[in-house]
Amino acid sequence: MRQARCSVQCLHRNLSCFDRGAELEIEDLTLVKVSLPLHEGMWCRRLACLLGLPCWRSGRAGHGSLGLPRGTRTVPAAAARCHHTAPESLSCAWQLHGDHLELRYANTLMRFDFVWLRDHCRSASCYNAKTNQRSLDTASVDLGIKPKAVRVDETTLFLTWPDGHVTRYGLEWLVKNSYEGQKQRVMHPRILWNAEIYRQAQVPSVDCRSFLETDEGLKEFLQNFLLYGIAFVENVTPTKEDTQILAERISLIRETIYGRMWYFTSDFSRGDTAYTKLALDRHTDTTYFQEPCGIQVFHCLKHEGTGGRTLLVDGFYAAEQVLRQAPDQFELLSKVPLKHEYVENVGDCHNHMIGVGPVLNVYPWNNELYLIRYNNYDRAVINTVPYDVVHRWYTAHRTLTAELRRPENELWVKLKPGKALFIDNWRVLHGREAFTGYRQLCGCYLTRDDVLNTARLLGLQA
Ligand SMILES: C[N+](C)(C)CCCC[C@H](N)C(=O)O
Ligand SMILES: O=C(O)CCC(=O)C(=O)O
Ligand SMILES: [Fe+2]
Repeated sequence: MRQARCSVQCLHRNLSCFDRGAELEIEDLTLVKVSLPLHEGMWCRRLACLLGLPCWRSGRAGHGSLGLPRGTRTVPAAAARCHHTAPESLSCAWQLHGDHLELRYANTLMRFDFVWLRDHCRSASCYNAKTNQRSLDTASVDLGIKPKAVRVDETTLFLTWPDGHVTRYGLEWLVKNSYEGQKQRVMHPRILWNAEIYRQAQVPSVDCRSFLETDEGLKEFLQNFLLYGIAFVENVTPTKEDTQILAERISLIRETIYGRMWYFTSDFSRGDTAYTKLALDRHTDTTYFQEPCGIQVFHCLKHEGTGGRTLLVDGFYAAEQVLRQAPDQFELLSKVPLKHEYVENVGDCHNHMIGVGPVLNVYPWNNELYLIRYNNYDRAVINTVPYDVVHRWYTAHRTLTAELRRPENELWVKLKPGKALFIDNWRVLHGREAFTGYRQLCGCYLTRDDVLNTARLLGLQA
């Protein structure tokens, strides 16, 4: 029998869904090697659950520990219950029930609806492998369909349908594509941070030339961006045109009411506080769009004066703290729909935008947080829930705000000409200190799908 080792790399802290096994990599079967760097508290507890190890409570309530010292430890694989494929579990067992097929493979118990099994058939007549599109008309499938015969060999499940059509599924494909397989995976591996974690990570800025001219440079940048929700490019020529070239290297620019590429100074040319010298508390932008802009690019072209530092806060880190302290409040923030609104009547600019959605947006199948809408300036009248829910919502909002405002969660940076900042506007909040003097920023918004597309084409999980 082959041997396997799970090597679990915990970069800094918990990733919100890291504990669901996404990062486990099996090398051989005898050892589970666990590297435990800083911040092992709650992370250990999750890891312990994942690996099926005992978890000893340490002095402080709510904190678990594997009982291992810092550093690398080795534990027997017998204790491990990774859901990932391990050779000894590669045998496949199945059972046909009245309305579904149960399949156990690679330590995963999967249940498949018969219509689903017919609908996802990858045979040439049902699926066009050239275009990766379904040809089968799903509406033509009998909703009471049931396979006539089922057979499994080492790698494949064979189903024969009443009309004689045969469907084949690779067992690995089923694990990857089943609900049970999905809910244990994360869409986006990420490292949640506070100022200390981010600083300690010493995430490098990527040089402009390497970003523009090499795949490695671009990939390094995107990996940083996906993990932390912020990333910097340095040595950029401080012009709007050069900033646009950067943006277009990774994405289509998302044109909005502010234009495609924008410049802004404190001239109140638009009816928004951003166009003043005032401080701006942490927030995400365009909460008043049905789909808030995915990414924001900032490049400070000029500042002759004082103040004006940029504030960055990882909204997912703060939300994770709310989830730990008060899961019911987290849930409320993820359920109560809210409106955000942009009403502008300045000069020739007349706009009225409304976006509806909860503060915390989670995928329903794995509870992964994917979007935070947080902008107290632009939040509209709450008229979507009754008074008692409103009160509980304000309490939950206060808890989240307290986390977002913890000084240790604040990363302050002074944007300078030459250094462009990309912010994941679905995750990281930004703000700014009041300033004096002439300050000019340029930038744009990017379409999230296109940034993720570029990342996937470079082989990153996005
Ligand atoms: C970035 N740029 C200056 C173009 C627009 C600023 C938009 C400000 C708005 N209150 C919001 O948060 O969405
Ligand atoms: O002036 C700044 O640094 C940022 C202002 C802001 O929040 C924005 O433009 O979205
Ligand atoms: Fe903003």
